[in-house]
Amino acid sequence: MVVESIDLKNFRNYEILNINFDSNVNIIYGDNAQGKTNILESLYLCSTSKSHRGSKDKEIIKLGTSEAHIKVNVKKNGINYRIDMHLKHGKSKGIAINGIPIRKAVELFGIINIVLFSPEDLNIIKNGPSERRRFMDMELSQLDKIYLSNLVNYNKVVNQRNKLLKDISFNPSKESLETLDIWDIQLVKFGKEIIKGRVRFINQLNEIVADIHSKLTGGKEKLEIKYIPNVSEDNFYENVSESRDRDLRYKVTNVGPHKDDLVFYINGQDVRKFGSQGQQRTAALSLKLSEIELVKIIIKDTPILLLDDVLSELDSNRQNFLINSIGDIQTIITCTGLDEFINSRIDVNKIFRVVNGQVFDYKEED
Ligand SMILES: Nc1ncnc2c1ncn2[C@@H]1O[C@H](COP(=O)(O)OP(=O)(O)OP(=O)(O)O)[C@@H](O)[C@H]1O
Repeated sequence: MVVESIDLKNFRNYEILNINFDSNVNIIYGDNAQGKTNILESLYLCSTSKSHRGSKDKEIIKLGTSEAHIKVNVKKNGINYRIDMHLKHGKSKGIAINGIPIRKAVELFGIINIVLFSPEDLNIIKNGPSERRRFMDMELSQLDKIYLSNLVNYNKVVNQRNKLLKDISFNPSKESLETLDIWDIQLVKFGKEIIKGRVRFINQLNEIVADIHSKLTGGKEKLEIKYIPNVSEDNFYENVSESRDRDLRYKVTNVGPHKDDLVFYINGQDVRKFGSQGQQRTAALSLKLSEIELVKIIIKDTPILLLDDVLSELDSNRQNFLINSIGDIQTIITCTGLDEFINSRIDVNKIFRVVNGQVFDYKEED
């Protein structure tokens, strides 16, 4: 798939912007803090309704203004889609697909398929389990609408159940405990679907990631991803029942896929605990490259690849591998200098220069 254009109004440091992309390799370059990542963020927002930086709407709207607009035109499997997004202080997002407003932001998922690779992806390997759950959820939600719907319901149930656990601690009653029984059944119902989706996703990723990682490391390393569910599907209900006293004591839900984790093994060793920084970075790269392949298989089109300031972090072998993997995928690369491209390992189709919230087509004399 291809993003043809992005229009921004009062978005971050852009008062007004229209940018038309090439269907192959696009470079957005400029000094720090000029607005490169902001452009990628606007596209990510139209893909998932959320900022990849976890920013709130009020942080995204240009300072001193009250509303922001994004318009994105994409072409997927030969069909044109236009996404309009309207952000306003104190209001939820207004979103329209091809001019038709949608009621819930989740309806947006799956139209624009993006694989974003940024230096923060190292956190998936290095940081705590919530980063890995977020990774699974964001990727799966883009590819599987049923998973997304189960996830939304599951999260609601966990929140409601936690609220009830708190209420019971103030005011224990027979009715409240009966309501808790109902939430337990819902927790297990939606939770089992989450576990199934994650098992399937990690199995699919494993079929792809080992080969990519082996090629990236000249055959020296075998990467394997292991899904560590907090509870098995078969014992889910029993474990929730057994945990009830503990849940009431701590006033939170202790059992369920909201506590799952993943472990990345390189040659049988947990890379989070024993891997070098370089090995962790390579594992993150393998993961992203696998995602591209998985998206291709599932949507029968290519995703849009966003590389946010990552090339300079990779050694030349890994840079070459990444560049060779781009192939026919539309790619938007942000960077602070053009040297690595002028040294010309990569065919660049369009270059944009960003200066303080303004975008210029690159000319040689720049
Ligand atoms: N709501 C906002 N209103 C106005 N300007 C904003 C807003 N949010 C961020 N900015 C500005 O956007 C700029 C940062 O943009 P961005 O994150 O895209 O930088 P970048 O070019 O990718 O930089 P780097 O190379 O450092 O990552 C900063 O100048 C910041 O002050």
